[in-house]
Amino acid sequence: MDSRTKGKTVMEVGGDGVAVITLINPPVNSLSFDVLYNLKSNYEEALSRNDVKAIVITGAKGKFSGGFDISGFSEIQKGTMKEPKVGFISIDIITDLLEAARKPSVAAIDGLALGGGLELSMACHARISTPGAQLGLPELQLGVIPGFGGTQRLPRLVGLTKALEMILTSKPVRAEEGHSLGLIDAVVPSAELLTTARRWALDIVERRKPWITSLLKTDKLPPLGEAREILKFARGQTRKQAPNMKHPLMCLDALEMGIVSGPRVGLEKEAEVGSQVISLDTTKGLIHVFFSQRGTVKVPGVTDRGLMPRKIKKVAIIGGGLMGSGIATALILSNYPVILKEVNEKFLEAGIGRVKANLQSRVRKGSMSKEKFEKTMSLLKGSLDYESFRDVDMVIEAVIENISLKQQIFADLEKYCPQHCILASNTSTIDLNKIGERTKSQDRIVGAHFFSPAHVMPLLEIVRTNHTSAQVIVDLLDVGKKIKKTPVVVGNCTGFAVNRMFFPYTQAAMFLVERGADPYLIDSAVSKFGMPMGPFRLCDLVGFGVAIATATQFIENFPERTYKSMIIPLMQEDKRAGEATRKGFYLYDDKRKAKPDPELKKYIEKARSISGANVDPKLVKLSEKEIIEMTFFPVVNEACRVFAEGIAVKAADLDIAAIMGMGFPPYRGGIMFWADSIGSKYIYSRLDEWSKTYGDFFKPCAFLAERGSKGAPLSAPVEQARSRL
Ligand SMILES: CCCCC[C@H](O)CC(=O)SCCNC(=O)CCNC(=O)[C@H](O)C(C)(C)COP(=O)(O)OP(=O)(O)OC[C@H]1O[C@@H](n2cnc3c(N)ncnc32)[C@H](O)[C@@H]1OP(=O)(O)O
Ligand SMILES: NC(=O)c1ccc[n+]([C@@H]2O[C@H](COP(=O)([O-])OP(=O)(O)OC[C@H]3O[C@@H](n4cnc5c(N)ncnc54)[C@H](O)[C@@H]3O)[C@@H](O)[C@H]2O)c1
Repeated sequence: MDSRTKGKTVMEVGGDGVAVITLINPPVNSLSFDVLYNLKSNYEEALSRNDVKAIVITGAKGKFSGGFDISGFSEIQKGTMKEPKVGFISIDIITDLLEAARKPSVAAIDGLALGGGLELSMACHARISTPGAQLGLPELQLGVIPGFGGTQRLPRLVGLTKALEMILTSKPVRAEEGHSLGLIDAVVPSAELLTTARRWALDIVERRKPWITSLLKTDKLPPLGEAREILKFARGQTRKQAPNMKHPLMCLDALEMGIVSGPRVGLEKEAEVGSQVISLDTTKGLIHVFFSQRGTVKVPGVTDRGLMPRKIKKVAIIGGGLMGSGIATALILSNYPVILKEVNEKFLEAGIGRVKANLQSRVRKGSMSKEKFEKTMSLLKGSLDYESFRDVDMVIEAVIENISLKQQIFADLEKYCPQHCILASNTSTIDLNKIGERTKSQDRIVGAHFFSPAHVMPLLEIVRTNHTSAQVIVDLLDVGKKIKKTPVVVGNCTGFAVNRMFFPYTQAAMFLVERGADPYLIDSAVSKFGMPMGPFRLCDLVGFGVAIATATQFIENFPERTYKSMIIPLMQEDKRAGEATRKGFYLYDDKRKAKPDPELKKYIEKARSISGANVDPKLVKLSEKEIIEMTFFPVVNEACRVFAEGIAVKAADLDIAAIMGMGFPPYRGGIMFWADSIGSKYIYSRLDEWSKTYGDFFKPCAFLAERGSKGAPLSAPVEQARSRL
């Protein structure tokens, strides 16, 4: 393969008159322009050759295709690649050359056919698949739309409602379901795939099998009036679920056009809209997230050393509280045998009960069978001492946030666990060097910071000290992958990356409220921005105990920039400690529905009198844009410090940490990506102005000042010399 080209196709013509075209572009046979142009040449040749009667398209090495080469979108966005004429691929090649050819095509699908891959197969006249293959149109997840005819062919093959479900949720179906839906014509074992596809193609030539042109099918489409109603409902749901995104509605426009005005017009609309969406900011954000998420497991100096992950056969967890039980759940769900240690029988029973409840909720929802529940639970064993720790490969400590307790536990672990055992702590704030102070095992001490609820939240912060060995990080990255978490490797400091970045967010909100801003308007503006909830609702959810414990760590470690508000401690004194007590910034009913509480004013006024803050008329009347800037620019400021100190190796890691740890909206690309979309100069100037008026809490850090003064991107790499990792 030419080093400048990305992928290729090869064509082999058999004695049976079938030309087999294989897509080759590892690792997922994505459809780069090179692959697509090669495919076009192969087709032109196959159609002109007298010895070719039919064509089979397949993918190399057990994968049909993962869709259009996503890096092509980034290149079009950056202007380093020119987009072909609108409709050239979907209409000229896929429809007019391939689907309308006078020789039939059959797709032989192994492993996966996603996005453009499935669309290419839908233009074939039949599809044969191996069992379990994934079939889907996940384009909306990337901010684009199915652009190779998927908006037109999928509804015609599986019906409008199912097509909408598949496109709007981006969720694939398995080959077996695809077969029952009419998307797949036959499911056969891998060894029989090509022979079946070849025979099928010849059967179409001989008219023993039907020659089906998906684009012209109408039998699965509902009558026009009904279709319009279904689409109207889908639009309503989409507006509600994705209010800040345009591309799903634009996708529905293309789909509707095809139903109302016919598939050719639909294809033209799809091509037009498909080209427009590439330059949307939300699309740029989502594509950045796709690559950044896959980039978190590439850690310079660690994953480039040829180290292989060791097999973790058994894990012990110390503490069966909220976090320990969630971590145990995540591990047994991925088939790791787990020992859960607690202080006494009662707590142990409660911990095991929490794991059971986590799994039972899956059984109730129908996503886990009773047998699987029993089998999964059988992987969990309780313990009250360390005797059973003698053959564990990893321990995760998840006891209360108390330094001396954790130090004692780590000293004990050194005595009982085998030499190779990884010693991990789930601490959210405490310095790992301090935790391991009483051991000689610094090289195997690491942070495994899960987020609550640990069996649900997708992020795993892997915290390394200067002593943690590369092997231990490689091992933990592997465990993270196996338990389906996105791991981000960060350095050791108070709050690590996520809590440290997001602490100023709550603080800024408290600051504004003490100066007269309405907390409920702040929450509403932040939710509209795309966060799952605002800072006050979040404090209620986390609970004031945790909020105060975290604040204490920040006050101790970063006193110069920590805003000390008394609102939460005052409420805590009155036994209103958040959602668990049914009272916090909001009042909660039996169904956990939150409503504003007029009494909150009393606490705000009292806190104001303690801090000596005055109501500031400017802050009382903040616009939504100003609220977002005043709550999130301090987050950007702290993210800059975290990056400059080398706590994160790449800015993109902070983007993923913010999205997966705090629910920062993915379509904004993550905290640093979003900041760069606004511009460092502007963010710096706003923070600088506020710091002069309101004090050091807003003071831009040196890194932001330096980049802001030049208008340089915040996410550009930090010089290695300054990186701590
Ligand atoms: C004018 C253009 C119109 C285009 C129209 C068309 O309709 C648009 C599309 O087709 S958009 C693409 C749709 N496809 C997808 O969204 C699939 C994305 N990929 C995945 O979901 C997964 O990667 C997977 C299920 C295919 C495989 O998952 P797995 O966990 O096994 O592996 P990774 O996710 O880690 O991926 C391995 C490496 O492959 C790279 N990769 C995957 N898909 C693509 C792709 N479509 N294009 C380019 N690269 C892709 C991924 O980045 C990983 O690369 P590394 O360098 O990190 O190894
Ligand atoms: N709660 C969160 O949202 C959250 C999120 C991330 C990390 N963390 C961190 O996770 C850790 C645990 O937090 P949590 O919320 O699960 O606390 P928790 O109070 O719910 O649970 C702690 C458990 O540890 C047990 N325990 C105490 N000493 C023990 C010992 N010597 N041996 C065995 N068990 C012992 C306690 O009995 C209790 O059940 C803390 O370090 C916390 O900072 C918490």
